[in-house]
Amino acid sequence: MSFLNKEICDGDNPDLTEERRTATFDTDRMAQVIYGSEKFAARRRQITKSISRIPALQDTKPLAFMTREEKITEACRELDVLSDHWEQLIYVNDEEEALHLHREVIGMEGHPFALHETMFIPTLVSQASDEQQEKWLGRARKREIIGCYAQTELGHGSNLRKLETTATYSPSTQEFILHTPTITALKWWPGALGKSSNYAIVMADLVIKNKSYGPHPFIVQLRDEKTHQPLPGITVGDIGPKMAFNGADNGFLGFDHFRIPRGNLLMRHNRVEPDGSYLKPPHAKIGYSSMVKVRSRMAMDQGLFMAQALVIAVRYSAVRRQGFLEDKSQEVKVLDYQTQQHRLFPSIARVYAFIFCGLETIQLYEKLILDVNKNGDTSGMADLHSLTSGLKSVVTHFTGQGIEQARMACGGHGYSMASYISEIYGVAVAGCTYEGENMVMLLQCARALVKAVELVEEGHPEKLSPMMAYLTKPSVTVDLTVGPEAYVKIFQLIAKKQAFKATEQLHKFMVAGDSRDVAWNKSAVELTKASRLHTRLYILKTFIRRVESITDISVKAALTDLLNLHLNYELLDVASYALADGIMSSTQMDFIKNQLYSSLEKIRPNAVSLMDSFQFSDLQLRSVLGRRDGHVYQNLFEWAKSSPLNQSEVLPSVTQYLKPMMEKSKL
Ligand SMILES: CCCCCCCCCC/C=C\CCCCCCCC(=O)SCCNC(=O)CCNC(=O)[C@H](O)C(C)(C)COP(=O)(O)OP(=O)(O)OC[C@H]1O[C@@H](n2cnc3c(N)ncnc32)[C@H](O)[C@@H]1OP(=O)(O)O
Ligand SMILES: Cc1cc2nc3c(=O)[nH]c(=O)nc-3n(C[C@H](O)[C@H](O)[C@H](O)COP(=O)(O)OP(=O)(O)OC[C@H]3O[C@@H](n4cnc5c(N)ncnc54)[C@H](O)[C@@H]3O)c2cc1C
Repeated sequence: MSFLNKEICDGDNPDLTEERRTATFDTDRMAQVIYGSEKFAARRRQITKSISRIPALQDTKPLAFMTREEKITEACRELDVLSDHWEQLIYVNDEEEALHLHREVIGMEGHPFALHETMFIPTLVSQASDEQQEKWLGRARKREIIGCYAQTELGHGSNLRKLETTATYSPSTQEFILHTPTITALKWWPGALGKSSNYAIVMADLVIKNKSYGPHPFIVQLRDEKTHQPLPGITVGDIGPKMAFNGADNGFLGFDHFRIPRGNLLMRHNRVEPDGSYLKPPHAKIGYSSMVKVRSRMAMDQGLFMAQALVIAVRYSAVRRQGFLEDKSQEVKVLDYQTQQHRLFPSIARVYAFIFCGLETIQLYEKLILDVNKNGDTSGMADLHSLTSGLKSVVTHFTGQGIEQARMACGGHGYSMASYISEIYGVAVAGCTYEGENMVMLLQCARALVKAVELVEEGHPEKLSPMMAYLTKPSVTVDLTVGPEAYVKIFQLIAKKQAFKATEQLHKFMVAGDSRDVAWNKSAVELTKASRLHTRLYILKTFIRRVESITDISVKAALTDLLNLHLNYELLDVASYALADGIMSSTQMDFIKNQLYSSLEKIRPNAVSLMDSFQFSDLQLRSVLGRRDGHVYQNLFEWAKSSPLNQSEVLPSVTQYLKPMMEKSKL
């Protein structure tokens, strides 16, 4: 079956048009699967269309040619235009629509509202009492104030229990006194803190009567609402340029005995009474919920980052012709090379897999917040914490790898800022660090795994959560030809073996006399391996579940090819564990390799449409190389001509230095 996809093909590069004609599914239908519903996929298209009708939002000067100050100014200009059209463009307070709007118009390099939407408002929703929400949430949603999330300090990010900023309660004035006692206590890194925000959620150690209660969230006004000047007692500024994400003003912040009213401690779950008595929350880590919120989004957001890089690389690979295969009269599209397919298609599969996980974890977080806020039920917190800790680490790692391969797949042009892939890479890999450094978070996931293994060893398998149930599965011989379930069984065995081995190692060191912390550190590499396998198993199972639920036959068939590629690629990638433990034979390995190669061939005709289905506009992609029309050479030449260096034939640097130098050399 062949579809001419709905987008207009006329005028596009004929090689791309040919790819779109031969696709076996409809990209609008695929978009419904990617974005979770027909309604949201349609809304995205509608929003994109509405944006294209606002002249002030069309791309002006390419971001690559802008200074940092120009990028920040441009993002603010766009936000101002958006603000004027907000209610016509999206349903107010619809988070997904707001994110789409920002991604499309402002892109990924950061902007003053990035943390306002993703952490400031969510913290007010999850941590502020009804009364506090009344006071601040409405103002935040109407954008009367701009907020950020200030937690990390110069000296501490991973180890929250050692944050040094203090919030000391003064019963006589019913105030908290915020203070930065040392240079390492300066808040350092928070996005949009430096220059844009006038409010912040500040995580500080709550101190009452000389007793420390650990990090708690406070809402703090940083700047005068009229003049935007920092308030007395506050030192705030920008931390300087970064590897990417330079449209954002990540900042520093210090307090000099800065007083805030008692009512600025967010008090939905804990309270400090006027006399200083403390009511503790129903769960010790409830104050960490905003981090869980962002982590629960990361599989989706990282999947979309990698998708952008792959749209660019796949379209380009269908247009770029170099070398010959059978027909010596015409060079082939580089996408026809097996190595190119092997470089790109497993990442396409991962993009889909990650996004399906993201759809699930975003919903899990929403449910958790309802359970906690409405019913005080915190029982889901531990599972979501361990799941999202593992997932953010695995997904960001593979996303970085996938984007870098996409860059290389574009040859020399991939290295140019015209491809925009380096910026996507720089922004995406920040995710390996923010919201918890990946190793640290893998070790959080390992805590849950070790606990589960210990339950099995102690004879209490009935206490395992559903995600851990595979730890009780007995070893079996598996026939891989029966389909996805066989792959799951092998993966389960591999993950189970590693979880038991790592736990055994931990116990061995403890029995030999090490404390649990020291034994943990001596086993940490093995523990992180167990966490990765556990998480990859979850990703694999989610992918299978999602594909099974699809009703559109042609979409399902295309995704089944992608799923088969994923299953074989993943199993091959962890084969060393399976071979070492005798879980798989070398004959099975050969079978997997052959299946993998044949999946590449099956996916080839659909590659461009699998990526077109993300329906990123050229405005959002910001890539000269990856534009929908595929006229890469003309577009590249125009872009290069617009470089500031090409606005004059002879640069001042030549007149001032090179010419005199050459003249001197002649003497
Ligand atoms: C990103 C979304 C935006 C999308 C927009 C897209 C548009 C694109 C343009 C923008 C692009 C990017 C946007 C950038 C956004 C950047 C945001 C970045 C923001 C930040 O980075 S904020 C700072 C984040 N910081 C961290 O994550 C710190 C990491 N550290 C920790 O979380 C903790 O210290 C810890 C490692 C979890 C340890 O905590 P602690 O020492 O207190 O606890 P223990 O290890 O002793 O464990 C005790 C016990 O508690 C359990 N536990 C820990 N945390 C939780 C939890 N959250 N929930 C439930 N349970 C928890 C732990 O498991 C232990 O249990 P056990 O005893 O084993 O039973
Ligand atoms: C782009 C970007 C945006 C950010 N935005 C914000 C924001 O809005 N608000 C905010 O508060 N913060 C923000 N941050 C800060 C970020 O959350 C922290 O940098 C992150 O949590 C990592 O902490 P760290 O810098 O202390 O790393 P470190 O912990 O110092 O990591 C250094 C090394 O030590 C290792 N390590 C540390 N502890 C352990 C351990 N227990 N076991 C094993 N290894 C360990 C790590 O694995 C790593 O290899 C942002 C950071 C970036 C890059």
